[in-house]
Amino acid sequence: MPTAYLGPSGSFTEAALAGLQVRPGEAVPYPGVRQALDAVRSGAADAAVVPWENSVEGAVTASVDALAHSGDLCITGETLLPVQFALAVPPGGSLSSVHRILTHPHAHAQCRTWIDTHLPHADFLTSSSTAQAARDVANPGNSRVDTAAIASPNTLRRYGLEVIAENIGARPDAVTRFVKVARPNKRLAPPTGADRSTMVVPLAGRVSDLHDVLHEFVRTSVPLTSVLSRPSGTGFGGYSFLLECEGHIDEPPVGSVVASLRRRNARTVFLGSYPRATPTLTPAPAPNSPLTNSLTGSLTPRGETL
Ligand SMILES: O=C(O)C(=O)Cc1ccccc1
Repeated sequence: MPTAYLGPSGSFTEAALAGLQVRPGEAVPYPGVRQALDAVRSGAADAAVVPWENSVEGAVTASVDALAHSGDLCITGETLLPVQFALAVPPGGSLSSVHRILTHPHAHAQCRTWIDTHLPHADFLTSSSTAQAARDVANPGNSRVDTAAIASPNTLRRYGLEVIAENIGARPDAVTRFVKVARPNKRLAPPTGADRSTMVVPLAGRVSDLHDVLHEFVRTSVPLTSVLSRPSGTGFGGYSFLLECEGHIDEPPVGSVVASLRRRNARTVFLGSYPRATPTLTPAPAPNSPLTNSLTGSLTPRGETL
């Protein structure tokens, strides 16, 4: 069964597949995060790999929102990928000819300082991924020398574009975390001793609510690794908190936190326990080449609505 990923080929998400033990022959590109997740929901794919969080720009909210509220999918693994950005134009273009930039919003945000300095008047057009931006700028049908794409330098060259600026991201050490998502499975992969757990807790807006939730982690000494609030979309004041912590639900401290959060609010969603990825210093490789960053184990945790 294939694994869906945010494509097209050449995306950073494709480069992250090897770190999640997905072989190139098993991977199928989808035009968006939602489409990749829907492929898992419908059974067209066994799993999906989507960008989740970046060390410079924070959460990829499109992925978080598409996953957090449904409760019908779970996270089974994660990997970290160093990302570097370059700017490229169709052959014949130059920096002075660029008036429009296409890329993914997360790539744009990480290159904002460089863009403000070198192309302060360029318009930004959103692409569904960095590789889609490269493909659109290279497409002979709409290729204009006044339009540039931001993606990995290898991807830009692979699509036939001329790289005119490299390392344009704000941080050379930027890292993106990607997650692998699957349908819930009754058998949860056992704890490895270095796991992460992800859950979503709806809060009604009382001042004490967030305090009480955070107190659960203090009470059990479970280290929180991230806290993200997202509006529930039902008027002001309603929020869901995406909480990530160290540990595994089958270990007493995390199991006890999740059980208490569930008692507090039955709509708490447990999204999975899976091995934590360890950072490496290897830059993003060329598309389709083997990666060196890795994650142990092949996993089938259950995701359950608590
Ligand atoms: O995978 C891609 O190519 C994306 O566009 C998502 C993304 C954007 C920026 C950093 C990492 C992943």
